[in-house]
Amino acid sequence: MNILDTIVAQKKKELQEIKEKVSVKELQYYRHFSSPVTSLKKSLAENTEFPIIAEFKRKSPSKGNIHIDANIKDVVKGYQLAGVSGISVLTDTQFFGGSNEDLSDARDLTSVPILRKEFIIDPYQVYEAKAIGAGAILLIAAILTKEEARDLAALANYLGLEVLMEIHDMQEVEKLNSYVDMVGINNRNLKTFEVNLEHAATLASALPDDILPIAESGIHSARDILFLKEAGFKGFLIGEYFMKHDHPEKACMNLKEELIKIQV
Ligand SMILES: O=P(O)(O)OC[C@@H](O)[C@@H](O)c1c[nH]c2ccccc12
Repeated sequence: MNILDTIVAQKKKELQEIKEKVSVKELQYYRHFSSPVTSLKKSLAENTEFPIIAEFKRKSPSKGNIHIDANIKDVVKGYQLAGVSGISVLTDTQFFGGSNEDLSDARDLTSVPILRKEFIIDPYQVYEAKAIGAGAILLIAAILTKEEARDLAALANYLGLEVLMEIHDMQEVEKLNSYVDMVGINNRNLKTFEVNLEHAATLASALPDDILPIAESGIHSARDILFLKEAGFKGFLIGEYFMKHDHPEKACMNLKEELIKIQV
């Protein structure tokens, strides 16, 4: 079993338990369920200066502990101040050290669009995303069939959530569907953890024109961003590079300054 299989097996267990505790009907009474969401896609398209989705991630299977005691409120406030287009919050607990409360806390503090970073395999998790305050969800093509991907994306759109579909190779391009708003190319192979920025650059030209392309993972400098921008990417998802600092929000601010400097 690779790590994705292990995570999905764990998700199935968690889903069984949580569905018995909280019904989909109950999720619809959560206070965030009916609060308005701002568009991540629009925010990325309009913010050409810093089209960054900054991630909040305490640990990961590939890196171990990154910033295990990080405080979501401080980091989110700082990311907002740095002018990011979106914030990605890992809600998985066992493998990434996150929680649904992290996302709700973030939502209470900011109106910057929030992406729920989760291994979504069941409609329940889409309702849950809405209930905890997300504006967009991640769908990982590698763990979904074409039909599952379409049904989950359609449900997300119906609930007013945007969809970022993550793909890693050419074959997965065919899992895209008309409900997908943004496509993320993951530079990290989730099965082997290998990271390669050239990977995204090569795939970029094969993407449909009407879906906003985002480069994910392994971005560590303003130069990396420029390289990927030249390859056609319009958004950049950055986690570890920020989170490994004592003050992730400062690292974010510094990257912005560096980016502005090298572009003039
Ligand atoms: O920390 P990095 O290398 O900057 O990567 C961020 C993000 O792309 C990564 O966390 C990620 C991309 N796809 C995922 C799917 C699940 C969990 C995590 C991820």
